Amino acid sequence: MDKYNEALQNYNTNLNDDVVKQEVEQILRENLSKYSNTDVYKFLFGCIDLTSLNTTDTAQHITNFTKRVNDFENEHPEMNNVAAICVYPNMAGTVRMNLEVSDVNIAAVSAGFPSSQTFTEVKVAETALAVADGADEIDIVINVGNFLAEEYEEMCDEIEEIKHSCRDAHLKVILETGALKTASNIKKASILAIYSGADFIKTSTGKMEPAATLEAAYVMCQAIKEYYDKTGTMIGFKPAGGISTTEDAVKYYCIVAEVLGEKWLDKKYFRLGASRLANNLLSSIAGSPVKFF
Ligand SMILES: O=C[C@H](O)COP(=O)(O)O
Repeated sequence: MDKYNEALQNYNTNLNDDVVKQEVEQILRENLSKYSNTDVYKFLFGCIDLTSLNTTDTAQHITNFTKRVNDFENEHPEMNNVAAICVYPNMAGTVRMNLEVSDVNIAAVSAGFPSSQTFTEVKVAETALAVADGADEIDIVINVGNFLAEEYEEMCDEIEEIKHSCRDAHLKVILETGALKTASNIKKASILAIYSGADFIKTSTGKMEPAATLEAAYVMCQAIKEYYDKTGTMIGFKPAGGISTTEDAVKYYCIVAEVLGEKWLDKKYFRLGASRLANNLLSSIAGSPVKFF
């Protein structure tokens, strides 16, 4: 048996989707109200990977996008900035050239994002180029086809190769949970991604429906927790895709807080990947509509 199948044997991957749904409902029912406040909204804003992943993106657009992040510090000195700017890999250099604030990272999607359907050599080279251009973080998608065909070794070996080309950049591995469909699959893919070298596991690309769900988040957080209990290593969690309202963001916070606990409530271990959330959080904080980005 290869090391990945061996790792799977050590985790409970036999999950019931209805039970997961009920457990999520219970967590939200019992805890959500205590997290719906301005302190949490501010924290969540500081965990955003502010995303621009459009077919129409240009260097000029990404330059302007980056300048707004620079401006944020001057205009809102009372708040933490977003955690990172997330762009296509060919735009990492543009962000690097224009970013003037030190505590905002550059994240690049890579490795044939969002389908992951290209040659491993291309994935490795794309990642190395993005890192050379200044990416601090790399977001890749698992080979979903390999996963669903139970070709775990192929899927995991490829992630390990890509991890190697990240050098010091952090690797976020996207499961594309909407394509995996069941809680059992999501748990298995989480464990496999973690054992292949993921620093973070991320729900979705934002390029397919369904995108992030609270059930997927719950299962992924359980996988992270079980891995931590066995090894003492903290893996980060990034829900992403379709998260646009303050209410949604707080629900993900609630799942992380209740399943993983306070240690994960830090941008080092918790991110929200979002292209439309930032202004809505700022509006909730201000108590009136804000359009900053
Ligand atoms: O990685 C981040 C996602 O692509 C963002 O998805 P979204 O545009 O639905 O917020």
